[in-house]
Amino acid sequence: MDDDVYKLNPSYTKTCLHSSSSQLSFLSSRVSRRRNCAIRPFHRVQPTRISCSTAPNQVQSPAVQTQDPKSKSDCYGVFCLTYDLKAEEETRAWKKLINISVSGAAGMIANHLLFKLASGEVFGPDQPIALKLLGSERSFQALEGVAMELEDSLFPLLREVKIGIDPYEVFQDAEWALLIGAKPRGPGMERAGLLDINGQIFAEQGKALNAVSSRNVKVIVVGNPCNTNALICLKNAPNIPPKNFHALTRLDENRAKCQLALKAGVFYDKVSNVTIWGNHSTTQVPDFLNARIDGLPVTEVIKDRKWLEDEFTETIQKRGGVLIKKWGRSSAASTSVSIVDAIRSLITPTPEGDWFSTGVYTNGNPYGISEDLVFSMPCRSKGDGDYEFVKDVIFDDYLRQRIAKTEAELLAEKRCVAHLTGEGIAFCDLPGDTMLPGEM
Ligand SMILES: NC(=O)c1ccc[n+]([C@@H]2O[C@H](COP(=O)([O-])OP(=O)(O)OC[C@H]3O[C@@H](n4cnc5c(N)ncnc54)[C@H](O)[C@@H]3O)[C@@H](O)[C@H]2O)c1
Repeated sequence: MDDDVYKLNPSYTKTCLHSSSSQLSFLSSRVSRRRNCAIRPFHRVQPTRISCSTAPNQVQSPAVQTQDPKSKSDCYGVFCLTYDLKAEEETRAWKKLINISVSGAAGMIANHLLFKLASGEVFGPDQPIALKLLGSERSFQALEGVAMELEDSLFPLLREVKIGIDPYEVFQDAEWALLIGAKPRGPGMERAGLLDINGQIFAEQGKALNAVSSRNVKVIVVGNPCNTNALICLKNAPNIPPKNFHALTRLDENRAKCQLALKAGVFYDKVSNVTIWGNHSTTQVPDFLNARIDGLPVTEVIKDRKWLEDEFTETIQKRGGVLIKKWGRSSAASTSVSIVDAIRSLITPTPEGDWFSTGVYTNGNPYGISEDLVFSMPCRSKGDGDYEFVKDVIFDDYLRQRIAKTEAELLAEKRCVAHLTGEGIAFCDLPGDTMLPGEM
């Protein structure tokens, strides 16, 4: 049998669906580790809720009710039921179910993202998925609300939903971990305080990924400050290749493409090769030197260098803050779109000659950027989930100076979280203007 494709065969029998099973995952190797439970015929199964724990044939009470937060990571509601194959599906080839864990799943960004994932927009119309949703103790009720909305959406590709507040349970076998949940900076909180409070979340989640996720899990850190959170996470997950960790800077890239298109008077599909260098903060560097419009260098199309250096750069750096002022909340829909873009950039081959930006581990980078940071850089992918650095980029003094500034900021952030990366005692000497794009 093909490794990636499982052909459902009606002659199989299946175990009941308690924890994370579906007919698809039943066929995967994970099933052998599941608890004993009643054997059911494989197809035409009546949707009866079966418990697999101590009393195999007991019918459980309805699942759509507030769960005891102590047993937080069981399958949710309708997703605990057997999936009843239709006749035409029995011989159909399906891809193997993939496990996607999402933290901050009751938050605003996730509220857009989860429905894109479940619809097939991200991984394709023939890719069944399992969603494992991590919330905080406070957001658990809201998390149940999210799961109820997923139930009510009747997505054919969504085969499992689990909700929970323990990352060791929710990250089990994760092949993608989308780490969105983080605490916002409270009134009067220093940036060092934010780094510490969120860093602790990402240290714990790194440990959990290290313990229970797939060894090849791809991690995209969205929660801010996302570069340093990603660094903390990877340092706490020594069994997972550091290369697998990303900090989301794709929203900044998308914003830069839009502003360049606007200035040049072209639609944004004409803009390519845009790099965001460095930190997802107001020191980030949207690179107009290497960017192209309709295949031409941006500097040949937009001849106003002062606009590029000052207005364009600052617009991208502060776009998040301006949006908060207008909206009264931070960008959620466009962030979720950019997470989709970031995933799709890793699972589809990068178009010839183009590249994308992502915050990744700097070791081995060809640009002379300090090692051991998570820094946004230009990358290409063959579509296998991996990426490589782009080699043919050019630098001038302006770009070098700007990159040095954002690099200095990330080095300072790293010193400030040394207690969370296993590198000794933290020392915070953060530069003054290190606001996140979403902060005012
Ligand atoms: N990288 C980017 O481009 C980018 C863009 C926009 C927002 N962000 C960041 O994304 C994060 C989330 O934004 P949002 O608008 O969805 O916020 P939100 O406040 O709507 O949602 C965050 C959710 O995370 C939960 N949470 C808190 N701590 C958690 C933990 N330890 N484990 C699991 N869940 C936890 C909260 O209960 C809340 O439900 C913020 O840090 C924001 O600054 C990043």
